[in-house]
Amino acid sequence: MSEKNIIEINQISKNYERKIALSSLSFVVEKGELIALIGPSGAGKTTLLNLLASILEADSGELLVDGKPMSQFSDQKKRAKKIGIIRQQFDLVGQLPVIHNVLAGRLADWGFFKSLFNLFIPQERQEATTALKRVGLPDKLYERTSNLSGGEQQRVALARLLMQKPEIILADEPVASLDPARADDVLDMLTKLAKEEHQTVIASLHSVDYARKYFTRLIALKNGKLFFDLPADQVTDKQLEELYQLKELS
Ligand SMILES: Nc1ncnc2c1ncn2[C@@H]1O[C@H](COP(=O)(O)OP(=O)(O)OP(=O)(O)O)[C@@H](O)[C@H]1O
Repeated sequence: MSEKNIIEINQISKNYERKIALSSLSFVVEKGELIALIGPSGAGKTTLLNLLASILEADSGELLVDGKPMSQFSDQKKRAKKIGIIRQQFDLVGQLPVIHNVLAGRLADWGFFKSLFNLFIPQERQEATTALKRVGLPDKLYERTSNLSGGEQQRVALARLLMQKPEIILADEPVASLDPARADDVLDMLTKLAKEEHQTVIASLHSVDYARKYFTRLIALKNGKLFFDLPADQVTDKQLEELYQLKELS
């Protein structure tokens, strides 16, 4: 495996009872790539992200991170430094102030209760404040998180990722619940921050326009199989039409 490859997927398959979700999927990801996973509903995007996040296990095939099987990252602290997840539901604790949710990025370092309730380490508080400034929420530190708009909450989730500093960011439909202006804003910020921190991003997206605008490589899945895997600027409208059409071309 090349030094640059941070993820290697070899012939991965995953079935749910009798349903094939992923079938013999293979590709490699280089460090620092910004990848959008696209494809019609049910194509297997979430399944793939859940395999990468160790939420699911593959039925067969090999998944390597830094050349090692995922089972080698069983230590929570090591895994949190390697892989961070951002979801549509944000996974924030609504009734707590914003800063507590940002500090939860240190969950693996501190343990759950300490990271949610401890604000007594000035250096960490300073870092959380800086993270909130970077995502454009400098004055919301002590606001109740549930009072924030959807777009602002997604920014809090980004600030939490800045605290966690994972090498790989997995995002499952990160902007599905946001209006177009907020979605643009969040994707712009996510990809900008990832570039600054030299992070690798794999995000599933329903919008091909966003995928092309913010990501460098598009991996298209259809019926659990790789449909195409191309640099974003080489994907044609015809390929996209075929990807999303309901029936295969004869
Ligand atoms: N827990 C489950 N039990 C049974 N089948 C499942 C389960 N989760 C997913 N599937 C099926 O596996 C296939 C792949 O689903 P997956 O959620 O990975 O697709 P997706 O590309 O993320 O879809 P969407 O864009 O709609 O979120 C689908 O046919 C889905 O119905």
